[in-house]
Amino acid sequence: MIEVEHLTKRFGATTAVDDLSFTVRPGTVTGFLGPNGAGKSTAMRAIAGLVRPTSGTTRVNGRPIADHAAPLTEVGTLLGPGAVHPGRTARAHLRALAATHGFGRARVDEVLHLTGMEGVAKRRVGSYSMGMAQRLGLAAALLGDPQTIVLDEPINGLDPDGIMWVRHFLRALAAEGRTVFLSSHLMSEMAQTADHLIVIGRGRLIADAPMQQVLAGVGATRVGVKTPDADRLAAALAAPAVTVTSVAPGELEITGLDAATIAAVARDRGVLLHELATRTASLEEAYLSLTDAALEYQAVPAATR
Ligand SMILES: Nc1ncnc2c1ncn2[C@@H]1O[C@H](COP(=O)(O)OP(=O)(O)OP(=O)(O)O)[C@@H](O)[C@H]1O
Repeated sequence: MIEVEHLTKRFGATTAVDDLSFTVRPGTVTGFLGPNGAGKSTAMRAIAGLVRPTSGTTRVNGRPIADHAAPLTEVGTLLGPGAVHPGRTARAHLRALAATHGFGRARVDEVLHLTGMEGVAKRRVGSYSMGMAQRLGLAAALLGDPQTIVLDEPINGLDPDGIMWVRHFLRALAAEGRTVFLSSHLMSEMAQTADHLIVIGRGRLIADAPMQQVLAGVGATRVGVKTPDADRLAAALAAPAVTVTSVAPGELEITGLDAATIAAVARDRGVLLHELATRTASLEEAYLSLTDAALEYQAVPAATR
């Protein structure tokens, strides 16, 4: 469990996080979404105890991180590329980390197994691909068998296989009852990974809701219709709470009515339908309509998406 209450962090004149409050619950994967510079990393670093809040508090598993006797057994973090000696092997790196924090060697082998790294554990970290380096970061985050996991952009730079692996891995950790909190710019990925979303913009909370609710809340669901009788159907559907837009000849997009109602009206009027499809908004659309931050989002360099 992660609790953030009225967290504010200023760096000189820059307010990175602005009176932010939210709770991340166990047993779910919670996505942390926001454009570059929105304050995600700063908030995550505050949760991990690496950034001192200007005001407000953060708690992990019920207490400020500094009050935990063994923080690594409470929260595992992946906050940007860790400082790993490139000449060391993954196993040596993890053993050093384990020794510093009083974890046994057996746990190192366990996390190497969990992250599918046994085959490369004896290779020098400097030769690792991005995907392997991310797995090593996850292995390090899991060393203390923490109940709570905080990951900043864990899928950045991964290939599709790597992304899928991380997605399944995080979902499995949540299924074990752990609290999993990850940030990402990759919204379509987030839509497939997270159960719950926390969206911030310019350091402030914009949305805190289940993924389904975020998606459903974006403009009403639209229904696309293809029919040779578009004008007649449009006239028959007209009502105060209904919008019918002609998107192409013979093609309508309707909000305010569900597909079953439209089909019934069409049947009653003898209108032939060639296609009837319900279209839910994508997370990108949801995000843009939530943040009203199209410009901010477009300003994100393609390479980091
Ligand atoms: N150590 C720091 N010193 C000064 N300003 C900082 C520092 N860390 C972050 N900032 C500023 O705080 C704001 C929020 O940055 P932060 O990295 O938390 O955002 P983010 O949402 O994680 O963005 P990104 O996805 O680009 O990492 C930005 O304007 C950033 O420039």
